[in-house]
Amino acid sequence: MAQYTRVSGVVGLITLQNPPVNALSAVVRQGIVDKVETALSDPKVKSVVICGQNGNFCGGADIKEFGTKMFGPPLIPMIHSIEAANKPVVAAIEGSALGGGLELALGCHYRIAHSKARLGLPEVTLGLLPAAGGSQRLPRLIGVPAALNLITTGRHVTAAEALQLGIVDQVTDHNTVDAAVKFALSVAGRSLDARRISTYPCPRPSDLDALFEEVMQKVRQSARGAIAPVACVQAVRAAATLPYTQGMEREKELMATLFTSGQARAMQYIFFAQRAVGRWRMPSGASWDTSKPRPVTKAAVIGLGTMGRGIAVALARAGLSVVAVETQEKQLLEAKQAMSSMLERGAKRRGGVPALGLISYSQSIQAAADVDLVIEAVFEDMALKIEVFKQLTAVCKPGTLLCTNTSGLDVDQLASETPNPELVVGMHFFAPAHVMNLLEVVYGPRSSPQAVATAMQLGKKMGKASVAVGNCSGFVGNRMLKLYLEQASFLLEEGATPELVDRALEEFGFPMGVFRMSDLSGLDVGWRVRKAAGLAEPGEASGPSARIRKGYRYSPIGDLVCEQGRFGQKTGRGWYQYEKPGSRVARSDPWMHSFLEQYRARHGLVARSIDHQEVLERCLYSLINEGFRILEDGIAAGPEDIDVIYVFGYGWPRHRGGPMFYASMVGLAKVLERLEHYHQAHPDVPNLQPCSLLRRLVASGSPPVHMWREVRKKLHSQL
Ligand SMILES: CC/C=C\C=C\CC(=O)SCCNC(=O)CCNC(=O)[C@H](O)C(C)(C)COP(=O)(O)OP(=O)(O)OC[C@H]1O[C@@H](n2cnc3c(N)ncnc32)[C@H](O)[C@@H]1OP(=O)(O)O
Repeated sequence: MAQYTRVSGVVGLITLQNPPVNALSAVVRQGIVDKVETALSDPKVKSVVICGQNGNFCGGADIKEFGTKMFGPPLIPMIHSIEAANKPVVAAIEGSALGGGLELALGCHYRIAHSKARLGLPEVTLGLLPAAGGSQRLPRLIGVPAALNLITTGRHVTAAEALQLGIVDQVTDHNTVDAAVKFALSVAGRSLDARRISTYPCPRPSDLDALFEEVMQKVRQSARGAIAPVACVQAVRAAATLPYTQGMEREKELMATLFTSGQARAMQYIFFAQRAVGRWRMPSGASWDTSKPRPVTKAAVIGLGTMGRGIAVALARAGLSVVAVETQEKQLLEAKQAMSSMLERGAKRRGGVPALGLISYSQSIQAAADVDLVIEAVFEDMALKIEVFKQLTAVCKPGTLLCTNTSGLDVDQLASETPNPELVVGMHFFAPAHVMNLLEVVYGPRSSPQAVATAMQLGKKMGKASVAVGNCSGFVGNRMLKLYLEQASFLLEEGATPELVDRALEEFGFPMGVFRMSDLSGLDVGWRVRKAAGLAEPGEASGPSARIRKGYRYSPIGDLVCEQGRFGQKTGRGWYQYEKPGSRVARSDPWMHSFLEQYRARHGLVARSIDHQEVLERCLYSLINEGFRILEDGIAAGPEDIDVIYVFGYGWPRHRGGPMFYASMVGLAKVLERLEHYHQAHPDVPNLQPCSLLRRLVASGSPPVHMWREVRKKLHSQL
């Protein structure tokens, strides 16, 4: 709703009230329409201020209403009537003015913002465009290039940047509503002819066609198949080339296409999934709302390899005091230099001061004596980690949380080696840890809810999508990835090339296909794990048993490539070739093609033609099938957890909503049928056998994603 009062006798003050972000629900829109009418018809009122309750202007249209029947007054005429008013209307912007919230403010005649306010048109991140006039007013106000940047990226700007761009008229450090009322008093009675943005001509850069061509090309490239960014460019082009009314028509047309698209549904699902994962629940019943996190002001990171450095930088950026421990002197010096430049580069990019003073460096684990939480990031070796945890237990103050950044070792085994296993959780960061926005918080059967709550809160403080998951080999992300990688190798055996597989996955929307990605991460990492698991065997054995391990199909291709010293980008050779070690541009490698031919010949394999559809179905459906197994096992509490992990950590295209949501869009029956088909064709690949939860869901009529937890519960109660 919206509240109305009169202040200073002559200013009508309209306050949006819809906690927590004052989203423009039907009731709020109706409230605005009514209160604007009241203010305009009151002869005593000379000007109007619109603000939001609780220091928050407006988070935009109510996303929960999308996809439901529309009630209440529509946004566009509501904003038009404000702009057409014959009394000045001032927006008092505190907190955020986003999407429809900023569009409402652009319909006002003046905008005053608090210095801490954030403004933006993030519709593109929800698969939409600013369709309440935002795509037509913003370019008229700030020019085409700046508007294109804001609308196609959806980025939020600070009040200072908004002032510089000309989006707001004034910025205040004081009470924004008071400042807006004062301003409203000062402009009462002034002509509004020059204040209605829809009447402005859109400034047209001389090289308009070239500009749009260049932007469109860039947007298409980075959109990876998402349609909203392209529609945003088309809408801004309409603003630049058409009169306002026709531009609004074009905006409406483009929005109609987006609004009903599967992509918008997927992206809105991810918006809510990202928030839902914060409401975690452990199988014991402990949950976010009953578990209080401990305060963490000082943390230690043990081991300053690539991961440890990134983690320490992420902690310092979040404002924590960090003790960075590395026992090797040379490594410590290198780390110090690298971390300082990471902090400096970050501060330069984001503005602000690098948090160099928050990090202290030491060669001794004793330095962790007074910290609240430790994250160990030493080499992936259980014996070494156990030793580090032993030393930490002796050194740290009682109650210090001990977290491990292992990506594959058993968190529970590590916990069992400490006297207080309840204080141990996994904090699985993704490389580079100061850049990647995902954290898997891994709890074992003995981890206390408080330890989980603390790690989850710390992840959020570092700006990471943090997902609580159970302990199993590979946790959620890597457990699923294993099957995706496995299928990719099998496809090479059967006739595909790395280029073909990667092209199919990149056209689907991944930033990099599986082989380019592996070259980037380093092929030796997986090889070491396979050797430790007794899978990778040296030498080029031939015959049927060379491709079988523990009774099942196994592809040694990756091991053989590593045996050639081809570890990916870092060695200049991997699945592709690179100009020199460390170069990033992957080029087709004739060596690889003849290696694959020889490999097939040695194993009596006949190459067949493989199309993109088969690549996608085998790689993605096997990964999805494992996702269902993870749900069945209770390692992830719901499909949202898996989808957030994949979108934020594994480059799954956001406009496809994550693997589990994607499965629901494809149709569970189809996924099941294709898995059955491939399992029949490859009976020696047990992972292609559809799991029982998937079968059960199909038998229950393929309910939508939000109902899967119920089906799982029923399945469990019957087991
Ligand atoms: C013809 C025209 C038709 C349509 C036009 C559409 C234009 C639009 O306006 S689309 C919406 C654009 N707005 C956004 O994208 C903003 C989304 N929200 C945010 O970015 C953030 O929530 C925030 C406003 C910056 C606040 O962040 P924070 O303080 O971290 O809180 P959160 O945890 O994110 O959110 C709290 C709570 O509010 C819910 N919520 C947030 N925004 C909306 C919204 N626009 N509609 C509905 N609900 C919203 C969010 O889901 C959280 O709910 P929980 O139940 O607590 O999870």
